[in-house]
Amino acid sequence: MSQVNDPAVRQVDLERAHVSTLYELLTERLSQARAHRADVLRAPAESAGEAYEREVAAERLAREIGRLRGAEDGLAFGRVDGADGTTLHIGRIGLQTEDDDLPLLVDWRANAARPFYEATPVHPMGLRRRGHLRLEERTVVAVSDELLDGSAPSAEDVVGDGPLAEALSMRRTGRMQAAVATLQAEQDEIIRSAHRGVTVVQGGPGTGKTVVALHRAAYVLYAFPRAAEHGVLVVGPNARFLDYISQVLPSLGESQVVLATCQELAGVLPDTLEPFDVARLKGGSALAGALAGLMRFRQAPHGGFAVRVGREWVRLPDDVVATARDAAVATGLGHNRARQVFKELLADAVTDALQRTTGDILERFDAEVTELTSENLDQMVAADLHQLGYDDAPATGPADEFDADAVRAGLLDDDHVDRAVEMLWPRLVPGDLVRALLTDADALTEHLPRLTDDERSRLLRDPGDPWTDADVPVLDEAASLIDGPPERTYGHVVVDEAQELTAMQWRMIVRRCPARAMTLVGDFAQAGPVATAGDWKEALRPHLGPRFNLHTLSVSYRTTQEILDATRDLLARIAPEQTPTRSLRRGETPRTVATPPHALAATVTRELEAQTAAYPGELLGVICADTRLDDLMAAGIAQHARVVPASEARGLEFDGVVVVSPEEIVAARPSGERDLYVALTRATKRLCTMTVQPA
Ligand SMILES: Nc1ncnc2c1ncn2[C@@H]1O[C@H](COP(=O)(O)OP(=O)(O)OP(=O)(O)O)[C@@H](O)[C@H]1O
Repeated sequence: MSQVNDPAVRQVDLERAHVSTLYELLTERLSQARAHRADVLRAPAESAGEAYEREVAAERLAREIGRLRGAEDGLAFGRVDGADGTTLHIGRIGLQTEDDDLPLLVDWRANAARPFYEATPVHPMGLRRRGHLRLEERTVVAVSDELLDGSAPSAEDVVGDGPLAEALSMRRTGRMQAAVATLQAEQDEIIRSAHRGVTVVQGGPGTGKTVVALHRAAYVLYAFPRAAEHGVLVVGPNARFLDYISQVLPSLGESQVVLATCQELAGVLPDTLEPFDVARLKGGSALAGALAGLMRFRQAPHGGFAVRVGREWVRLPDDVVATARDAAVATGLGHNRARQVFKELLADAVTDALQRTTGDILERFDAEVTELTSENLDQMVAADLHQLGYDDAPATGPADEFDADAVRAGLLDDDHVDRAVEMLWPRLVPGDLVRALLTDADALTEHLPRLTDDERSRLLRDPGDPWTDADVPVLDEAASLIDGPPERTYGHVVVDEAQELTAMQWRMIVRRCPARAMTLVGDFAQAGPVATAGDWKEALRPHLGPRFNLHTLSVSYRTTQEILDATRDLLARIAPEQTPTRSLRRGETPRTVATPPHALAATVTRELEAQTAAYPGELLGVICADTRLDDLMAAGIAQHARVVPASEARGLEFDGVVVVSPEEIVAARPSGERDLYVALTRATKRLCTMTVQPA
C-alpha cells in the first residue's frame, strides 16, 4: 500500500505505461516497414527502369528499418512539463499517430525538445519540470525530476541526484555511447547552432568534443535537409578510434553517416610509416604546388604539333598549340579530361589546316581546267545540273567538297593523332605523377625551391619504395589534379581530432566538402608529431579562410579532477596559453609505481590483476610507447587489458589506465610530451603510472 503512495513508484508506473505505448508503436512501424519492403522486393519489375525504382524503394525502406532499430535501445529518455500543463516526451526519434495532435515522442533534435537541454531555473523556457527516464530493456526503471520554475516540489516530483552523474558513473564498454539524454547546455548550444559554415570546437581532454561532433552530425541530418541530401562524413584519425565511436550515430537512428580515415577517403591503405620529419614535409601544402607545377610540364609546355594524315604531314605552329593548351587548361577539368579538350582543339586546327590545303589544291586544279577548256568549271557543272532539271541547286565551290566533320571525326579516331597528342599531353596516373616528383632530385629542386637541400634529400625516394601514410594525401592531390574533384562529396563534414591534420590532409577533406560546411573538433595540446599548425587560425586559414565560429568547452566529463591536477604542470609546458579544464568527476589520486626493466611486464600484470579483483567488470587500458607495444603483447598483457600504443590513444577512454613508462613515451616521438598528456588523460576513475628504473 505504501508503495502505491510512493510518488517515485507512481511516476515510474505512469512513465512505464507511456513508454510501453511508444515501444508498441515502434514495433508496429518496424513491422510495417519490413512488410512493405518484402512487398517491394516481391513485386515483379517489367523493365530496367522499374527494377531500378524497386531497388531505390527497397533501399529507402532498409534505411528506415535501420533508423527504427537503431532507436530501440533507450527509445525515450526525457519528459518536459510546461508551466501550461502540457507534457512532451523526448526520445531518439519522433513518433506520432494520426489520431494524436501532439507527438507521443519528440525527436531530441526538434525545436520542441530544445528546453529539455537548455532550460535552467534562471531561464526555465516555459517549463515547470524536466524529467529523466532510465530504461532497462524496454522498461522504465527510474525517473528523476528537476523543478525549473522555482516551485516547491509536490508529492508527484521525484527529485534525483542528477542523471548526468549517473551516466558518468556507468562502466565504460570500450565503445562510446550516445550522450543524448544528458547533453549539457554548452554542448547543446553548439549541436543545435543554426550556423551552416565552419564551426570549431576546442576544449581539454574529456570535455565532450567527440560527443558534440557526433550529435552535431545527427542534428545536421535532421535540420539541414540540403546538407543531409548530400550526406554527412565523419573523419577520424585511425580505425581504432572510428571503431570506438561507431555505435553512437546508429543509436541516434542515423546509419547513413560515413565514417572514414583519410586513408579510406583516398582509397589508399599503406601500412608503412616514415620518419616524422619526412611526414611533416610531405604534409606541407608546398607539395600541392609542386605536383601542379610538374603537371603543367606535361601539358604541352612549348613547341608545335605535327601529325601525319594520309600521306601528308600537317604541322601546327607553336602559337596555335599554345592557344589550344591555354583553352584546355582554362576548362578547369582534371588533366586527363582536359587532354581530350586539347586533342579536340588540335583536331579542329588540323581540320582547318587540311581544309585550307584542300581548298588550295582544288583551286589550283580549277584554274588549270579553266585554262585548258577556257570555260569555268563551275559554269560547266551548273549547265549540267540545269540539263538535269536541278535549277535550284546551290552553286558549288571547291571547298564544299571537303567534309570537315568527317575529317575531324577521323582525326579524333586516328592512332597517329593520339600518339602525337600523347607526346605533348600524356595521360597520367596519380602514382606516376607523385613518383615523378619524389624520385627525381632535379624535379624536387625545380618544384620545391623553398625547401633546403637537406629537406629535399629527405623527400627523395626510390621508385620501388612502398607508399606511406604521408603519401596518401599527396596521392589524393595528384588524383584530383589528374582526374578532377573527387566523385563522392558531402554536404557536411565533421572532423574529430582535427589538430592532427596536415595542410595536405586539410586539402583532401575540403575537396570533399564543396559547401564548406564543417564541424571541426580538437585540442592543440594533444597534437601528434606530424601536425604543424599551432592553432586554428593557422590550420584553417589557407583552406577555409579566416572566418569560423569558435566554441570552447570547459568541463571535463571523463578525466577526474585528480588526474587533471596531476597533469597541470605538463599542460602548462605544452600549451601555456590554455586555461586548465575543470572536471565533474572525482576519483583516486593517481599512483606511481616504479619497476626495474626486467620486471616490467610482471608488475603491469600484477597491477591489472589487482585492479580487476578490486573493480570487476571495469574496462582497463594499458598505454605505452609504440616501441614497447610488442614486448607487452608478447608478455600476454592483452589478456588483462586493452593495450594501446600512445600514438593511437587519442580520443579513447577507459575506467582505469596504466601508463607504462612516461619517459619512453616522451622519448618515442617528437610530440612525446603531448603524447604523454593524451595517455594520462584517458581514465575516468584511476590512473597508475609505471616508471621503469634501473635495478
Ligand atoms: N553531456 C554528457 N553526458 C554524458 N556523458 C558525456 C557528456 N559529455 C561528454 N560525456 C562523456 O565524457 C567522455 C568524454 O567525452 P568525449 O570523448 O566526447 O571528450 P573529448 O573532448 O572528445 O575528449 P578528448 O579530448 O580526449 O578526445 C565520454 O565518455 C562521453 O560520453
